Formats: sequence, C-alpha cells, structure tokens
Amino acid sequence: MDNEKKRSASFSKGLLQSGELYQYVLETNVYPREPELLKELRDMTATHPRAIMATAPDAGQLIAMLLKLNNAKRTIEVGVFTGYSLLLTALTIPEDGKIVAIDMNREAYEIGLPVIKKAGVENKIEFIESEALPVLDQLLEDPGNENGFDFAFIDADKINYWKYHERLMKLVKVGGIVVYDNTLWAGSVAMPEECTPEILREGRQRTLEFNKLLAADPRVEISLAPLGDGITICRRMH
Ligand SMILES: C[S@@+](CC[C@H](N)C(=O)[O-])C[C@H]1O[C@@H](n2cnc3c(N)ncnc32)[C@H](O)[C@@H]1O
Repeated sequence: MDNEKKRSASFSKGLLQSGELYQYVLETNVYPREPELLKELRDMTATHPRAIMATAPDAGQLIAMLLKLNNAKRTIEVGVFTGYSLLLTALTIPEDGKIVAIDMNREAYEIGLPVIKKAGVENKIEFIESEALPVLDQLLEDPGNENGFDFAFIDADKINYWKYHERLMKLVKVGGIVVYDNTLWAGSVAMPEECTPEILREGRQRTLEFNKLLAADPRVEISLAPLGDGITICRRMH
C-alpha cells in the first residue's frame, strides 16, 4: 500500500486531527510492539472487503494493557470477525485463561483461525457461532457464571449494546472491565443529524442512546477513549 493510501485507510478509522498524526501513533508506538502473528492476521484481514470492521490496532494495544492490569483470565468477546481482538486477547491472558467468543458468522473467524492455531492459543478459545444475546442468557442460567468473568469486549451490533450491558453487569465480576467498541461511530456522534452521511445515521442514533445510558449508569466507572473508532472502558463498581 502506498503512503497516501495508508494514510487515508488509517484516517477512515482514526479520530485524530489528521491521518498523519494517526499514522505517527501507529508507526511509532503500536506496530513496533504488535506481536508478529497479530500483524500477520491484520495483513490477511486487510484484503477482506469488510476489513474496516477489524478492531483498530491502537485500541487493541490499550485492550491488551487493560487485560494485564486486571489480571484477566476468563473473558467474553462479542463480535469476532477474522479474530484480531480475539487473538490479541488469547495472546495476552495466561495459559489457563479462557475466552467465550461469540459471532454469528463462522466464515470470517475461519479466515484468521490458521493464525490463531499457529500462535498455539486455540485451546483458550471457545468459539460459539450464534447470535450473542441467547448465548449470554444461557451463560446466566448457570449460577457459576455469575460474576464469573474478569473482562468482556463488545464489538458487534450496536442495537443490542444496552442488552449486552445488562447481561454483562451480572456476568462480569465487581472490579471487572467491559470495553465497548465504536462508541464515537466515526465521529458522527458530534455531527448534526442532517450533516451525517446516510450510511452512518442509524448507528449514530444507537450510539448516542447507548452512550447516554452508560454515562448515567451508577454501576460502572467509565472512560471514553478516542482510540480507533472510540472505545468506552467500563469498570463494574457494584
Ligand atoms: C466489527 S466486527 C468485529 C471485529 C473484531 N472484534 C475484530 O477485531 O476483527 C463485528 C462482528 O459482529 C458480528 N455480529 C454482528 N451482530 C451480531 C450478533 N447479534 N450476534 C453475534 N455476532 C454479531 C458480525 O458477524 C461481525 O463479525
């Protein structure tokens, strides 16, 4: 990819002042520390027609740090796609860690699976091909899962984010962390509706509603970090 294309590809994902600034962050701080196999998976995904869906590497770097700071062992991931955030999590949690990874599309997961196998971390992953909501409800049927998870990463259909949140407030332990992706929705949350491109409008509305509910939720501390497409970090307080 030439520099111009690289700049515009990264800018479409980033929210900083300029593509150059985002590229600077990636090239000086993120890419040099990105594990080799994660880079391989990112490169494989780059040719996918929906490559833009993959978690941004700068957001991924913060997620890995949060997993470590929280000594996360049991995690949930909703929205796997080709597995960038999943491999990142699997590489970060300890050998006996486990990830319940849910996506209704196995095909995309299978694109990244050979790299996950090459990394030797497939044993940490339970991939469930399904709509996420019934799986979370099913997890809650087992009382052993209540407060049973240390961390969750949610990167799927915005319309259900609040429903996921309600379940996660029971599944993730007090002190545990839940990260929601795309909470700035390409910057559209701060645009007047009439100036928002049609393709972003519904997601913008859902994101505005979700962000408002989260900001008023006394169960969590929150921080909306403007990395990637915006990630909101929640720490369950009670
Ligand atoms: C933005 S992508 C996830 C990107 C991924 N975190 C990564 O790092 O590449 C969103 C994924 O959510 C999945 N998805 C959307 N709605 C879903 C639902 N209701 N239940 C389960 N998965 C869903 C899609 O199939 C898609 O693979």
